[in-house]
Amino acid sequence: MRAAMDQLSDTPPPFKLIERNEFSYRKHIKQKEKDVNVCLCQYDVTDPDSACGERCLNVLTSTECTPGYCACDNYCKNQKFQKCEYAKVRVFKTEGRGWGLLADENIKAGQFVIEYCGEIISSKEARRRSQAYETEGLKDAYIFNLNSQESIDATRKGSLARFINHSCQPKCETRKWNVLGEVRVGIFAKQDIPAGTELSYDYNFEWFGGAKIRCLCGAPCCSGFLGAKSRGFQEATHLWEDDDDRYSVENVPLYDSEDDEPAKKFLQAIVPSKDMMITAKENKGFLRITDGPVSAVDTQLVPISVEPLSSIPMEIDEAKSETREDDNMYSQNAHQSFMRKSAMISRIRSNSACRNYHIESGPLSKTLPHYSGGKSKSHARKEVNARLIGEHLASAEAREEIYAFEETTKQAASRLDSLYDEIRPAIEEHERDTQDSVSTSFAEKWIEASCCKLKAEFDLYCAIIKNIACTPRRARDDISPQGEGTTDEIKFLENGQ
Ligand SMILES: C[S@@+](CC[C@H](N)C(=O)[O-])C[C@H]1O[C@@H](n2cnc3c(N)ncnc32)[C@H](O)[C@@H]1O
Repeated sequence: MRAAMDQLSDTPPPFKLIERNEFSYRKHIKQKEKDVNVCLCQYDVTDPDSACGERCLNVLTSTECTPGYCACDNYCKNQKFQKCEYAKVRVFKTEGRGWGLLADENIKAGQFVIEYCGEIISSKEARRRSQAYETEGLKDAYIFNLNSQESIDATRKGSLARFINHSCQPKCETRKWNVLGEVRVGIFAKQDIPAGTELSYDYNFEWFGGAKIRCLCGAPCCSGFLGAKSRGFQEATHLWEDDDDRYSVENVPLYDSEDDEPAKKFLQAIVPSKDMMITAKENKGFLRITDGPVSAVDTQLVPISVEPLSSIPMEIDEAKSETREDDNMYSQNAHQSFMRKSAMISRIRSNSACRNYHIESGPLSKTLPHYSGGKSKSHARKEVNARLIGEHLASAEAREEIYAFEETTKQAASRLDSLYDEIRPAIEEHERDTQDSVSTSFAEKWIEASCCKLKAEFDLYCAIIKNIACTPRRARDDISPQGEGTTDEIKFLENGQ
């Protein structure tokens, strides 16, 4: 029924387009001078990044510079929320998932795409409204949990970010920024996004949905429901069921294996029909607001134009672990550990004040490499067998050096593991309870231990490379039997490369 009705309508249900959060139950915070964070950037004409680029202290702490308090003045690049520096996007019609949002230009990894704007309401009011909307029969939910006390409701008033659908394998992620004393939510690209691609983020931690909704994102790793890990989901007690695929149990496809994944079906479903496209020029004021719950219209109105869309690139995970013969010389547990820790750091990053520290290198990076051919590969983290390499070196001193660094690396890894065990209860509690209860001190400990591990690994690899380059090999007969094998390390040593 819902799907059929969606097909008949060529504009989304009315809402008021806003580019600033609206505060109905409390006043907007007025930033006091003592609370202004002043960065140390000085604009240097030869280095555009000097004006509050990635190295800016405020950027590093997810805080926008306050106009009048930044030495870079008009050159300051760290006022993206305040200046609404959005990427070009447009609304389009999906089949089965209502309306969605497309990139209307190429978007770079890390780029600010758009702010999730709406009405700032208390959590209590969010619960009340969520039930009221459901009673009204509104099935699309637009309430975003800002923290344990407040939510953003984009149901009646919101930015175009309200059209971004959920995906379990999303192109974007949400980040909270401190802007002039208020917390604001931005949608940021997790990877390069070509024009024409549907934008998506993972609703899991911010979802305030009412009924349980079947997820139709089509990702191989799909969790089955929208926001399955969120508080709203835990509280939801029912599945909406009618003729809409999303709410109907019978229509939910079941997959026995990864081969049954709905990639092809999803591709068909996602491509909107020719006459269902809406173009939003410059991502501003694209919709006519009709008589609805909110009557005042203060947005710029532009005509809705209809455009054909030949194809929408979409993300299909073709990642299959590439198993090579020589893979067994590396630790196979490392991949699991990598995924577990990546999820961990991802949560800390997205839910605590420290979420935007850029810990991207090494085993903790949650971003899989992106290849120009558009395919992401699933990479098992490979650990070098230092002991085996040491066995092949003639110098006892070289061997000892490598073994010492290997020991330090093990200790750093074990410290990180025990920290993980220490943090896990807090995370589990956090998932059941509020969105922002992971303390900064936990996050800091985690970051520190991660850095120690990275440094230990770096030192170990340096020692290995140095000793391989400068130390003669041992005669084959001197090498203990367990040191023998056909691993890459041995080939590497034998070829003297
Ligand atoms: C914030 S709105 C997104 C825009 C919405 N599609 C629309 O038409 O306005 C969230 C709603 O979109 C739908 N939705 C988003 N992602 C979905 C998905 N992966 N599978 C099924 N429905 C989805 C659900 O109805 C959800 O309540």
